[in-house]
Amino acid sequence: MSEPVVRLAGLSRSFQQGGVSIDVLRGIDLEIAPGEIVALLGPSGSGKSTMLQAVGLLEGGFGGTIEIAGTKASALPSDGRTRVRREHLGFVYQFHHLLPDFNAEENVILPQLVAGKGRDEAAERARELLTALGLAQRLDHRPSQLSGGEQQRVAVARALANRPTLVLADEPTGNLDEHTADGVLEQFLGLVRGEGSAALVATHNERLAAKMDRVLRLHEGLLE
Ligand SMILES: Nc1ncnc2c1ncn2[C@@H]1O[C@H](COP(=O)(O)OP(=O)(O)OP(=O)(O)O)[C@@H](O)[C@H]1O
Repeated sequence: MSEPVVRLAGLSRSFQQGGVSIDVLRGIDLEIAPGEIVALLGPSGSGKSTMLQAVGLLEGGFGGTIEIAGTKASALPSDGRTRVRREHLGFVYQFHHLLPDFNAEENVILPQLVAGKGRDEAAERARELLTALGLAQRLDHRPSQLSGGEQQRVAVARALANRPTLVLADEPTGNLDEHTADGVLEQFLGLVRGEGSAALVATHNERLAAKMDRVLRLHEGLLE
């Protein structure tokens, strides 16, 4: 079998609150296979975002080991983690975090330029993704000129622009009404599958989770 895109061993995280230590993650073991789409379910406060932050190499303070695409990222200094993040990971958040002064196409081009791609190639890739997401007529719209569902679609295109090995999505449709959320999630999953990326998607929503390849449940700091 090919190497997992994520391998967690004994992942733990505690926070100090008012002199009390709260153990949010208590030794999580997990492997995600290439191309696998995994839902991370759990009630509010169960630690889903904390777990995505660990896998996304966005913060320190975690115990255990985090491997991304065969690299033991948790053992790397900050610049090494940044490199792994840029090479392998894409992010979608509940709120789109698009750059307000740039249009849809430019928002998808920019991370590719940061990754060293040429402008023409990056623009072609941006148009390909935005067209696949039904936004061919919205390329030159700024985020404020787009609906919530359209903003999230641009955020999906941005996350996939550099062909990540793994997409991390934290409540990617949590800010949308049910009908729009369903549409955006279907497109997101279709595109991720088509691209062959793996995904780890945190959600409260059982119905959306059921559309994914595997469902993990976070309960009292462990996966059920
Ligand atoms: N920086 C922090 N300092 C202190 N406590 C924190 C910090 N970040 C998270 N926590 C605590 O860790 C627990 C898990 O939070 P987390 O945001 O990971 O949960 P979640 O499952 O993503 O919740 P939600 O679905 O509401 O986003 C919460 O009790 C939260 O208060």
